[in-house]
Amino acid sequence: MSRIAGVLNTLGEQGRKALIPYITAGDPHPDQTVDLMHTLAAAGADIIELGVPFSDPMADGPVIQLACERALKHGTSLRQVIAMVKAFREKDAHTPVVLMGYLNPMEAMGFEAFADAAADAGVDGVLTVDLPPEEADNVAPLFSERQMDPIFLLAPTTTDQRIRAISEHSSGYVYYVSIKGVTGSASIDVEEVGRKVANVHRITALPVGVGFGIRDAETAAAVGKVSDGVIVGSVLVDTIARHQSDPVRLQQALTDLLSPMREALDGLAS
Ligand SMILES: O=P(O)(O)OC[C@@H](O)[C@@H](O)c1c[nH]c2ccccc12
Repeated sequence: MSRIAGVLNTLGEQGRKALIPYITAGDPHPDQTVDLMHTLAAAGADIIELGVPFSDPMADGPVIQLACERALKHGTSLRQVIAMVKAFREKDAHTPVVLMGYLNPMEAMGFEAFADAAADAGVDGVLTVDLPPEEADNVAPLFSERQMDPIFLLAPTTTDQRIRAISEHSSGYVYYVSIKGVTGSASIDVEEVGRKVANVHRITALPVGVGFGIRDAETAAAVGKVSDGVIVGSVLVDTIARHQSDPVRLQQALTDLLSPMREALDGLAS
């Protein structure tokens, strides 16, 4: 069983929901990413989604676009991101790490070389934003063969047939995108998300994580109630931007955001 499946299984047995924070690797500076990952884990992250910075992040709103710019300004490369995971693993053998990225940098490195290096570093899952499931046949097995879970996005507009096809290429969990739009968008319709996730649950036995538009503990709990976990990105990345000159305050600010989410999610279990 993969580290991701192990964590999600245990949570499931406990009736608990996964908290999956996202940060962009190399933001605000490559030297800080490993520490920030440890901060996220200490604040209650079950899985960490680590973004590979990219110059043209089509699915991202302004907050994460700027994070990519900050990371790229300091020269953060895919190889460096993989090295960050390796460094993180030296002190944390438990918390799964999902690399989130656009295809271009992986393709430039070579999918096979990327898969080798990522697996060697201790990456547990790979979320390829712009890999159409039709083309997943060529790429997803490279990850699966190395015990990394291929993770794909389901949108509100994804048809049942496509949900089925995508799920067949997936392991670990599937990522339901709560809204039509980019990361960091405003309010989500929790009732609608609940209906959609219930439908996904009918089609696949995989856990369903929900992301996009979750900014506070109340929303995290409401979405957690109708899913298996929540992914939280822009509100954290925004906090990183605001405290980029003060690493100590930054760690505290991230903890202050995540801890109430952890508590609210765990409050659902009792
Ligand atoms: O930022 P939000 O609205 O909290 O959503 C999570 C999201 O940031 C993270 O999962 C993510 C960052 N970039 C992405 C690109 C596509 C899909 C997902 C992502």
